Amino acid sequence: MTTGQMSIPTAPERGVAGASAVIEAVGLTKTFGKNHALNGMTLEVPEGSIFGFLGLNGAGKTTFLRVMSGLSRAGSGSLRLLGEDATINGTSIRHSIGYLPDVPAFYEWMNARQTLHLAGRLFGLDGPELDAKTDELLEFVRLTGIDQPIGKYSRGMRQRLGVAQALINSPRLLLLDEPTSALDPEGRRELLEFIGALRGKTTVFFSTHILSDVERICDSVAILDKGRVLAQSTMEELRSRRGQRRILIDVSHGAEALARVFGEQDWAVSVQPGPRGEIEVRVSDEETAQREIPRLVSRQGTGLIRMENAESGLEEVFLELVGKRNQ
Ligand SMILES: Nc1ncnc2c1ncn2[C@@H]1O[C@H](COP(=O)(O)OP(=O)(O)OP(=O)(O)O)[C@@H](O)[C@H]1O
Repeated sequence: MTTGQMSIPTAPERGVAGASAVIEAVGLTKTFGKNHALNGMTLEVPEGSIFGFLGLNGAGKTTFLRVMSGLSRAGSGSLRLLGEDATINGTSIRHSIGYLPDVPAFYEWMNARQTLHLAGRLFGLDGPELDAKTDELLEFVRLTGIDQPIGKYSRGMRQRLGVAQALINSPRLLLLDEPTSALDPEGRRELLEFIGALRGKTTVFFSTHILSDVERICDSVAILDKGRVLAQSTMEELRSRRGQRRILIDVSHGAEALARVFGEQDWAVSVQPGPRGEIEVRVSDEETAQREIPRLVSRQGTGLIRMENAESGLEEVFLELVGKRNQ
């Protein structure tokens, strides 16, 4: 093991065991002038998952969702959606995809029912079939019986209607662009509940910069930074990583050399020396590490100033991966 090594497998290493992939992007690029919005992005999303696409503002999330929805074209690389080449069979594939843009636009004077009817007709639905689908979706997002025009809706109601509209064609893959970011905590909780209720019915791919949303409902997550996927992992893998303990150590001097010694120990998963003599060690066996660390510090002839335990969450993993730690 090397100092500062990450243990989350990256997308190309990982593959998807047991489930077919509904999104397979390889080396995808998209540039705006000199700006590489997608910079060789590679990602594989297993069917049936609720997949969180996590990235800071400007990471390239909307660009990727627009490319998948057919609103924008990638410069190079390949994109397969639902097992088919999206550049060749784009139109037919997109009949099986639902998409909610980051700022959904509606005819403000229409009500929810009229909006869903209009959307349904665009997918060839009509008559009793369309009525039944509309009723089902209004019920699902709790907008049944609300006849006021959309112009009078709260943000939460608009997002719920947006989700319903994106589901009108019973998509196999639902793409949601930052569906919760403009909502208050209650609206967010409610919308996440609807998204969570789709588990097992359709694959949901949603972008967000809100870590707790991902922790709350996702099965898998990819972390995007500057148009590249830095890491992809199931939440199970992340949780087991969170189960790993971090030990924070401050020493009087010689932190670099000590970090190398820690890095050679069996119980050290990763070692991260900081600029001010602090060392963060992620450990697999906390008891042994706690016993061994003071011994190794003293063997190096260094003074131990502080040694404390901390638990690592998705936030640490995320910050570590996008290199924001200590900024
Ligand atoms: N139409 C465009 N013209 C020029 N630059 C663009 C355009 N669309 C996106 N970009 C740039 O591409 C990069 C990625 O933008 P994108 O909107 O995909 O990021 P994002 O992760 O969705 O961010 P946010 O969370 O702020 O929506 C940014 O630097 C953005 O300024």
